[in-house]
Amino acid sequence: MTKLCAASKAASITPTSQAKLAVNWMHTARFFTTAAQLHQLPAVEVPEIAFVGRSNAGKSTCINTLTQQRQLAFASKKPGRTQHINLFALGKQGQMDAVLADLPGYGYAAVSRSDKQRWQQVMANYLVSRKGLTGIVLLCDPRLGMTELDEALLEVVRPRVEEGLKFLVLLTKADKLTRAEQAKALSIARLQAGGGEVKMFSALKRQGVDEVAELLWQWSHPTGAQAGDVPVNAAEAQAEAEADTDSPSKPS
Ligand SMILES: Nc1nc2c(ncn2[C@@H]2O[C@H](COP(=O)(O)OP(=O)(O)OP(=O)(O)O)[C@@H](O)[C@H]2O)c(=O)[nH]1
Ligand SMILES: [Mg+2]
Repeated sequence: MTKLCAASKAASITPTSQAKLAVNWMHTARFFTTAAQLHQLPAVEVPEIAFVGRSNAGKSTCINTLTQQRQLAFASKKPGRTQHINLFALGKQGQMDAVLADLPGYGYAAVSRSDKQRWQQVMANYLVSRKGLTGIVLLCDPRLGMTELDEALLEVVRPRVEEGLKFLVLLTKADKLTRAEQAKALSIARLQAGGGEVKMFSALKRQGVDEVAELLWQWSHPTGAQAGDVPVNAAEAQAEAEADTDSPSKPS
């Protein structure tokens, strides 16, 4: 197909909302690296967003839902499934413009005291000193509410939040609550989060997916989207690929 044809095909695609752009951006996620200790993590030059919360809160499932990938992060009925810090890269192929970090959960009763302490130390070090950390998503099961451990985490990150670190509390498994229960859980968590942003989320019902994707996109692109950064749909991706094929730098 000629460049002209590809361009006219792309031009016929209507402009899409930032939410769509963000959802497609999320879909570019792929495994980047894993580490048991903070010092084993590579330094990254792009914004990093960490998913934290109690064991079984739904962190790994949330990452899989946001990225529309069934098994990118390991999710399990059994608490304590995630035991390493797992990083996932976002951005067009060959480029990385942000990283998602899936962290092991805390508060899992069956873990030995020494393992708990070791992990709390790794976690605190990560939250306090990880360079490039741009945002934190704290996931809570609203049936348990924000627990002492969640509040301890809030305390650890408060100084960084005051310096501009983004922070979102996500109440997961919303499908388990009625509308009235959701409204109540939201208002309680908003009080506990001290004015921080709080949203409901359900992986099962895909509730909150677009909203969260858009927020994470904004956190990672504070100066706004670059037009054409991420193809917004399959047709556009196709048009772009065809235009690339015609580019003079590529062999014909
Ligand atoms: N009903 C419902 N179940 C969910 C939802 N999100 C997660 N779950 C379930 O909750 C359980 C725990 O999910 P994970 O994503 O593994 O939780 P995690 O926070 O990563 O847990 P750790 O890795 O142990 O820290 C699994 O059985 C999931 O299927 C949701 O939105 N709705
Ligand atoms: Mg997990």
